[in-house]
Amino acid sequence: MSLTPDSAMNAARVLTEALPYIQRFTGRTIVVKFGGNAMVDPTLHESFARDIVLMKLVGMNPVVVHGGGPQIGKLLEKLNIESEFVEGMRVTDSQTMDVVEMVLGGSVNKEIVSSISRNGGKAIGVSGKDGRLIRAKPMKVTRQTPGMDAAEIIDIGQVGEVSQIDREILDVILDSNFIPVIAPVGSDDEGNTFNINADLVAGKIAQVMQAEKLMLLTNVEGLLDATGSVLTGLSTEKVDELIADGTVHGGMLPKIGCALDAVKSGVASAHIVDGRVPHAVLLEIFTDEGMGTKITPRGED
Ligand SMILES: Nc1ncnc2c1ncn2[C@@H]1O[C@H](COP(=O)(O)OP(=O)(O)O)[C@@H](O)[C@H]1O
Ligand SMILES: CC(=O)N[C@@H](CCC(=O)OP(=O)(O)O)C(=O)O
Repeated sequence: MSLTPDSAMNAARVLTEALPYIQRFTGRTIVVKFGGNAMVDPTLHESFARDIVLMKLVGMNPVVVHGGGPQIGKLLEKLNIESEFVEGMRVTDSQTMDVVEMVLGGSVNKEIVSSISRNGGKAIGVSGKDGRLIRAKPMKVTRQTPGMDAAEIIDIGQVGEVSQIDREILDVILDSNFIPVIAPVGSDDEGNTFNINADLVAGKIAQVMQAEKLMLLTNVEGLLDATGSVLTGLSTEKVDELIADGTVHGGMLPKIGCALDAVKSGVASAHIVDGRVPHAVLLEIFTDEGMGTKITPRGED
């Protein structure tokens, strides 16, 4: 079997288009958050692992942070433990925390490590507790009830926010040429364990590593405007406007929040990418068109 002239031209175009990006991003850190629906689809899981291996082979430093909300939900259901979300965060009592830690640090983390290995890469899975990578503190969630003066503080249990990232363990892993795969669980000095939203962890890691890119894979085409069209090439100012006028809401709020923080703190660009598209990571990095929504300080495409 050989290529037809048309498909040969197309393949050559794609390969040559990738060259400047390979040159530009060699040696750079790219933080990719893998989560949501993409993780439960075996085909997408495999294409994601191949993309990460290819990035590493051409000289980039991919750092994977994963979620696992659907997998946690499944096990909680099996165990007959009810789960509730407040402002996009899973209310986490100590019994739920045990399940979260078991699923994120156990099966989900190891599945990603092994699919990277199956595709020829070398990965090491860590939770935020390893090497004191993620220091956490309780997240405070407040709710303003109409007619009430003071906002009400809601107790969401062992949900954490990142207070500090200690990059030492990441440097050790990257210096040894392995791909780090990070589960979003953190701890504090007293040894308390915290369940942290994976987007928040990815954003903080990208900041601390001064990454070239933060890529948040999700289940929509990108950040959508009020008419449902994908917004590309957004500036941090434009994103602030979209939040203020309510175009961005729900689960997209924390995602956009940490993408903005990352870009304002020196990460060159943050991307909201459709994880339902096979090889979305490669398409974003290696093509002129890119994928989804790109956020930069000045909003260039
Ligand atoms: N302006 C917007 N553009 C795109 N998605 C939005 C927007 N506002 C709210 N959303 C919602 O945010 C969701 C993505 O967040 P979330 O469900 O937390 O994703 P994930 O599970 O991948 O972390 C989308 O499925 C969509 O319902
Ligand atoms: C506090 C909180 O809500 N933590 C999340 C952690 C996993 C996660 O973020 O998973 P996705 O990215 O797949 O949604 C949870 O318990 O579901």
